[in-house]
Order: sequence, then structure tokens, then C-alpha cells
Amino acid sequence: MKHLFVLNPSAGQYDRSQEMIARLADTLDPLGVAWEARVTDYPGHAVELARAAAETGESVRIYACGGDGTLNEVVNGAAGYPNAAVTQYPCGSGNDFLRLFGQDRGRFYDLKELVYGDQAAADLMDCNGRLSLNICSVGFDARIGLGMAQFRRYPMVSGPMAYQLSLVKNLIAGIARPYEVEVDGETFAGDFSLLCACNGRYYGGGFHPSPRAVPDDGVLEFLLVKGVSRLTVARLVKLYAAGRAEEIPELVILRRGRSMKVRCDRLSMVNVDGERLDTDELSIALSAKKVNFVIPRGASWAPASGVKNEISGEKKR
Ligand SMILES: Nc1ncnc2c1ncn2[C@@H]1O[C@H](COP(=O)(O)OP(=O)(O)OP(=O)(O)O)[C@@H](O)[C@H]1O
Repeated sequence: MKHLFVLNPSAGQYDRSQEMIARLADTLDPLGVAWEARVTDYPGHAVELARAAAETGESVRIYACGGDGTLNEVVNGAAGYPNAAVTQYPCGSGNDFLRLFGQDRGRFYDLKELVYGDQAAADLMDCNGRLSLNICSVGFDARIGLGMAQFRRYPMVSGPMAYQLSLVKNLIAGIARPYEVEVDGETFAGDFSLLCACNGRYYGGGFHPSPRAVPDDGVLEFLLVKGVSRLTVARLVKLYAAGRAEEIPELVILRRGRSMKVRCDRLSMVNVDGERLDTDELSIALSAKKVNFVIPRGASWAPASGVKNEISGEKKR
């Protein structure tokens, strides 16, 4: 089996690609593992590198050495190829997808755990043609998270400061916007703060919209968060971030399903695994394609025991 490490020099705080390559040699050469490292040259390059490796038909493991964006790119390149599997050797800022492994998340930092790990087939979401492994959202959260990039360009502005500036800007601009939404044929219209589709459970630096989503159960979790005032937003964010959205049914509509369509009144930022898409018409659906994902032996992406796998009061379909 081949092992391809795709290194994103712009992930995380600084370029660690040379340091990583030295670590790969130190760890993998003594084990006799056949490995190759490629440093990406531009956004989107990891998709091309992963696809080229998968298209050879050889058995290959592709390691996203970066954050959620790099993982999303290798997933987009390798999805649908039974001979290819992907995983993340985390060196991004958030590395949010891996949070669903709980305590075992730390094992992804150990190369041997990945090289000798098991594989599981993960579901994917098709978001206007781009695949997502983790979470897609449109609305207030996406505008804050993706809007940070604008502030990070300024000298002396750190990540947390960019977040605060983006938060303030979006609070002033307004939280809710009108959307027309359809979840598996059920329609909703009105002002919403955000609309979120979950295959994974964490995003945005640890926000936990869905405690129930499992990436291989053939179903997606949707959260439709109604429009709230600036006074209510702090309470909403606190519960939403902590996986407790179900406690505020007057504000959050929860559904399990296979597709969500969203019509916006203007061009809107959509968050696809932390990457940006701009559209006024969004279609999210469970993809026919899956991707093999490498997991350290014995680790699991299932929710901790005690989390019910159904939404209270949900109509049975
Ligand atoms: N060579 C490159 N030059 C500039 N940007 C790149 C390059 N290679 C990849 N990228 C882009 O870097 C961006 C950030 O990558 P990534 O999301 O992996 O890191 P991060 O933002 O630090 O981590 P996280 O998303 O987990 O917080 C992605 O949008 C990706 O497309």
C-alpha cells in the first residue's frame, strides 16, 4: 500500500511542512513504510493530488496534513474510489471533524496509529457539487466564521481578535435573514439565524450543533435556527455550542433526513467544512459517493453512550 502525505503550508499558525517531512522520515523509514510527501502549491491542489493518487487504482492512504479545509480537499479528490482511503494528520487551527472521536482524537497525532489504523466508509454531503464530510451551514455562523478572513489580512490581528471583529460586524449587520427552506419535501419559510446540515458533530472551533450525527449512518441532521434578537443570541449560542439545541424547541427546528434546499434573498456565504461557497440557492443532499476514512484501531466516531439517536417529537417517516 502507498501512503501519500498532502501537506498544506498555510494551515495552522505557520508553515510546518519541512518539520513534518523530517518527522515522517524519522517515524516511517524505520518501519519500512512506502511514503511520499507533497506540499500543496495553491488552494484546491490537495484535491488534484488526492484524485491523481486514487485514479492510479493502487491501494493508497492519503493523509491530509493540515486542518479541516485540507481534509475536505483530499476527501473531494478520493471520494468514490474504493482503493483509496483518507485521514487527517492534524496541523490546522481547528481540526474540528476529529473532535467526534472524543478522547481518541489525540491518537490522530501519532503517525503509527494512522498507518496501522482501520478503515470505515463515511457518508458525504453534496453541497452544490462540492462534497462535505463534516458540516455545512448558511447564516449568522457562516458569516462570522468565513468573515474572519477579511480581518486576518490586517497586521497585528490575531485569530481570536479576527473572530471578535467579525462577530461585532455581523451583530451590527443583523442576525436573521429570510430564507425558503425545504427538508425532504417539508417546507419552511421565514427569518432564520442559521441553517445547518450535519454529517459530523463539531465545527467552528468546537461548536457542537448536533450530538447525534454519525458519519456512517446514512442520514443527516438538520438544524433550522429561527431569527433571534441581539438580546437572545447569547443564550442561543451558549446552548447551540454545547450540543443542547434540543432544549430550545421554540428557537430550533430539528430534522433527520437526506436533503435540504435553501433559497436566500441574496448571494450568501456558505460554510462547507470551513471552506467558503457563495450562492443564493443551496442544495445539500446525502451523496451517492462515500469515502473510506482511516481511524486508529478501536476508536469510534459514534456518540458517547447515553445520546439518543432520535429527535424527541419527530414525526416518523
Ligand atoms: N499552498 C497553499 N497556499 C495557500 N492556501 C492554501 C495552500 N494549500 C491549501 N490552501 C488553503 O488553505 C486553507 C486553510 O487550510 P486548512 O483549513 O487546512 O487550515 P486551517 O484553517 O488552519 O485549519 P482549520 O480549518 O482546521 O481551522 C484552505 O482553504 C486551503 O484551500
